[in-house]
Amino acid sequence: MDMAAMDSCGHEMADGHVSMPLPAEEKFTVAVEVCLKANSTARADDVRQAVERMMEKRSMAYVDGPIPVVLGEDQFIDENVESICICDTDSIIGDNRFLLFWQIKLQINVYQLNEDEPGEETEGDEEIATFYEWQLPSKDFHGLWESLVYDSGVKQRLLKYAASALVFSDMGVNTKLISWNRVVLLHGPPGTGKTSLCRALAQKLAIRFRQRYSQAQLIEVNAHSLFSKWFSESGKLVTKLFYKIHELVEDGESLVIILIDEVESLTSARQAALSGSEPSDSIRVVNAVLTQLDGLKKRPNVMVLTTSNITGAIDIAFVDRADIKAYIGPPSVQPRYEILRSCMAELQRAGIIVSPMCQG
Ligand SMILES: Nc1ncnc2c1ncn2[C@@H]1O[C@H](COP(=O)(O)OP(=O)(O)OP(=O)(O)O)[C@@H](O)[C@H]1O
Repeated sequence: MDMAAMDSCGHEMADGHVSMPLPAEEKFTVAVEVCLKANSTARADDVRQAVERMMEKRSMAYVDGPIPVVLGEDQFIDENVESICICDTDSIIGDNRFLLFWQIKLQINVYQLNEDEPGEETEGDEEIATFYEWQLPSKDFHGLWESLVYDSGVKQRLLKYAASALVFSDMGVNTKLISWNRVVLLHGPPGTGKTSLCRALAQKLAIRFRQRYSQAQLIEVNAHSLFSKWFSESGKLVTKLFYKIHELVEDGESLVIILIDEVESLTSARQAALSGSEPSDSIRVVNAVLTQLDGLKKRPNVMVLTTSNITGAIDIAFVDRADIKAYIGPPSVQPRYEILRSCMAELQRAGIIVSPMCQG
């Protein structure tokens, strides 16, 4: 190792990079997520204090990932805590750096997973579900955020935007001066994880805003169910769906995240309809969706996440309403390697494949 490349505090990483701690005078907020056991009835404040004490005692360098809970170290934690995870430090410190315990301020988020199956609301004689409803944080989305690998910063930027938008609206920032619709549009080719990313983001927001919102729900709209076989009925179905959403949003202590997958089917370009190639019922649907979204804008506890594979087909008025339009493309070489590596690690964990290093 080239010692000349390091100062007295330098550390060499496994890949040979020299990693330097950040200047000592800077304090960074580090998110720590603490998942409670399903049977725990401990108060979040008590858990927060116990975890803080434990982390202070350990005086460690902070990098993303789970912190092992050592049995016998703290009985209260043993009894109540399922897992502890440090999150998103890479967005603070970038590559090849780490945070030391005196440089950080912990933001400990305590949560318990909801184990219920999603509820559903049906419509019409054929009983097609118009939306599915999950109570967040849900066990169905546990670990989803961590499993998604993208080129640097995509997930962090989305999370920062969504969190800022919720804080701005909660603090009553004047929307005439700073206009936020709290609408996100993820677009890109099929299969690049857009739907998964939206669900994972909803779960993250529910965890991060646990202290502000005691409840959180994800409403996943089934766009196709909103098209009626009866001409002119579709616009009414959209209005009916949003009426139910408005009822949920009424409770100011509840965070409501709406996911509309394949949003182009609900907000198809009106230009095409006007040119005669689309029936006019679709114009009613687009108008109804836009009107309802504008109605939700007044509510600080709502966020709308949408995805699309064909951005060109979306009505421009909807695209304008999206504060963030993020392109989610196929992963580059590094994320591809990481995805394959995590798949192999999982197969190894399950005992389906065995590493040659472990064979006799
Ligand atoms: N970058 C990624 N990292 C890890 N897993 C990924 C990634 N992209 C896609 N996947 C996996 O691929 C599968 C398909 O993802 P998903 O359905 O969310 O994609 P999508 O873009 O919404 O697709 P579609 O547009 O066809 O609905 C999921 O199991 C997801 O976990």
